[in-house]
Amino acid sequence: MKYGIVLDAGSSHTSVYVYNWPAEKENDTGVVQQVEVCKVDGPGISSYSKDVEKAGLSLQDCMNTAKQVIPKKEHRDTPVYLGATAGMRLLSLDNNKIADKVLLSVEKSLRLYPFDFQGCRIITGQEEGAYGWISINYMLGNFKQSSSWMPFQQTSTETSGALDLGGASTQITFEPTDSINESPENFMLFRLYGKTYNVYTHSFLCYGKDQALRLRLANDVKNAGSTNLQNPCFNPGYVKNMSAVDLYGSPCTAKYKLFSSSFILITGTGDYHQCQQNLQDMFNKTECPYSRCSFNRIFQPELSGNFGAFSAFYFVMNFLNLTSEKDLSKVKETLKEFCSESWQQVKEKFPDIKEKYLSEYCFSGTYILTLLEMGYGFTSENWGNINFLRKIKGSDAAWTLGYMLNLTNMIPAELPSSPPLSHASYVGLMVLFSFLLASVVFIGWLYFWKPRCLQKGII
Ligand SMILES: O=P(O)(O)OP(=O)(O)OP(=O)(O)OC[C@H]1O[C@@H](n2cnc3c(O)ncnc32)[C@H](O)[C@@H]1O
Repeated sequence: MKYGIVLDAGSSHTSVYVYNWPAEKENDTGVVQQVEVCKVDGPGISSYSKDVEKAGLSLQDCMNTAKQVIPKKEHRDTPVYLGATAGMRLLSLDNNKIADKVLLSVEKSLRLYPFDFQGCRIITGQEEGAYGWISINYMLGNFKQSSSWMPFQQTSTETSGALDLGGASTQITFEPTDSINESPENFMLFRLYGKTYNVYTHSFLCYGKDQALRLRLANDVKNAGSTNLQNPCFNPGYVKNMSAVDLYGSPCTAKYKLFSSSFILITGTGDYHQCQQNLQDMFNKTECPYSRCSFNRIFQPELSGNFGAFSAFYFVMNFLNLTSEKDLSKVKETLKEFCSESWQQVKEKFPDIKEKYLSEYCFSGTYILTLLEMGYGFTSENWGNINFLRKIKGSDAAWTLGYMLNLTNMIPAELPSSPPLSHASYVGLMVLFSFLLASVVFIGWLYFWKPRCLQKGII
């Protein structure tokens, strides 16, 4: 077995994924399996900007877990990759030098392990989208290995789109059916197993669920001209004092800071319709420099095919028991009901759920619906094409697998040159031909030689 480690350094936390695969089948589809995922306790590495040494130290426990999971003799040949996503993208926008220091601290720590360290970097939003798409289609077995010597074998399998909602960014990636490409920066061309894929992808920075909430609240404070907010996206009775540092301490919201007040008081009113109306303002649909757009002047081709929706799309819809609800109006009814429940009731019903998540499910669920409907243009007709999923065949749906497959060259551009026959068919044919040859020789012997002997015997 071969092993690989990928660290997903997200905005809210870091996850360490350990994958393995049989060495001799490296280029086959679907052979890579996730054997371990360890969530690092504490926030994402971007939160250590004031104490950069701690960013590296925070990974210790999970890296030790990886050391235990992977057999010792494989350690030296196991590559380790770290990809940082939107949290670090925001930090580098804010202060590039600090972002570099955080990455250096992480690199220093990772080099202490007996693995083959391959680098730490901030991946682009486009890469995050594209690797998520590769991951889920690889796991679903959609990159069919077809062989040209079998003309009747199906060569094209439809791919699934990928919807990823993080804390700080969100990605949409799919293979459009129409070939309209008005915005080349939104397209990536892949040649995988002998087939070309022209994939549309876009990553919206600040539209992950944590940053979107800050963006909404910062706008609300600005519009209300007050730091005392009545908010329909929180359950009635919910009250929170949010620090201004937390609200405005990101490049997504910094420009909205108006007041010198150090706290913002939020009081929930729990009204799904008002919440949705409020969130709609975040999606600018009025200006579009292309023939069609999602929002904020971003090109998006017509939606096509099925979509796998993972990360926070799954966490939130799973909590609301809506992952298999194909009727959009029922989804809305459930959300409406949940938002109107009093905070006291919600807390009593779900005593084991982290208060931070619980208090935000009304906002998060409504945000997901608004993003999918208003933002990307899903409707009640194609809502059923979205599959909210966490794992596929035992592996987490995440961009990490696609990243590793790409960096280890495990998805060949062309089909591996396979012999036209499998080993078993080859042996079978050899046996058959040997038998035929023996029969011909035997018949020849009977015809040319034995009859004469027999004739002699008769005389
Ligand atoms: O790509 P970026 O934006 O950096 O995102 P991330 O790496 O932080 O994104 P994750 O997929 O780890 O998490 C997505 C969000 O889901 C949140 N989350 C994780 N588990 C959750 C749960 O059980 N219920 C609700 N939210 C959850 C988490 O705090 C993030 O805001």
